[in-house]
Amino acid sequence: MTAFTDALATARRPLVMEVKRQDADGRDLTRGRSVAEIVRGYEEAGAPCVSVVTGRWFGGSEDLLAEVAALTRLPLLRKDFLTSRRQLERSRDLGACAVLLTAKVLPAGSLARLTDHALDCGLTPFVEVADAAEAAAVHRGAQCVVAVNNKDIATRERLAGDVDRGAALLPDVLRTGTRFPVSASAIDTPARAAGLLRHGFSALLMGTSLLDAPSLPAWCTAFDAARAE
Ligand SMILES: O=P(O)(O)OC[C@@H](O)[C@@H](O)c1c[nH]c2ccccc12
Repeated sequence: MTAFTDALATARRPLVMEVKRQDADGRDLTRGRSVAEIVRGYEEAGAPCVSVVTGRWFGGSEDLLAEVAALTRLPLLRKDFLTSRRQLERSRDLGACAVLLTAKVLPAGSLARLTDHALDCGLTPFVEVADAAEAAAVHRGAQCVVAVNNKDIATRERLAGDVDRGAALLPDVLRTGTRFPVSASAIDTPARAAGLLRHGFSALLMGTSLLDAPSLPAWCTAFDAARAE
């Protein structure tokens, strides 16, 4: 267990809440809020962990990760298309405790080497898969968080995403040996989020719909109610 998986395992609301400046179409998601205000809102909502998108597609940067790390003690996931050992070390130095490894962009050998290196650095590999073949390539799954990406990065995540397609991959995700199967991206409503947990995911990663919510506390109340149904 690491700080990241510990926090997920004990969370009252197992939602990795994401700091993302804009969506893939360039639409501003901050609505004028500062990063500090967004992070405070996530802390108040009981986020066990925070994801920070550093990728340029989404208006991110390494500075954003450093800024969030200075604002909170919550375990941080760096979300970006990381491809080298140096980037993993840099992520750790900037304050991340988990790193995204995207099966679609990494040949199986690289995925395995980066998984090993992340674990050697004390980082939790957060491995994202989009189909059964990618799930089969996960290395040391028992020590990874394995997430199904409900959106298609081949289209730069511009399309709506298909949460049901992702949910159908849960058996493949569990076959990796992970104790933390996660559904990531395109989760729109509290009812949908509750349904994915009921389906068997242990946590969810959410950005856009939490950032778009007129009131995060109200969103969380609706989520709690949907889980209790
Ligand atoms: O905003 P959404 O639809 O809840 O999705 C969050 C997250 O999964 C998304 O930001 C993401 C998916 N894959 C990525 C790769 C890099 C950076 C970010 C991402």
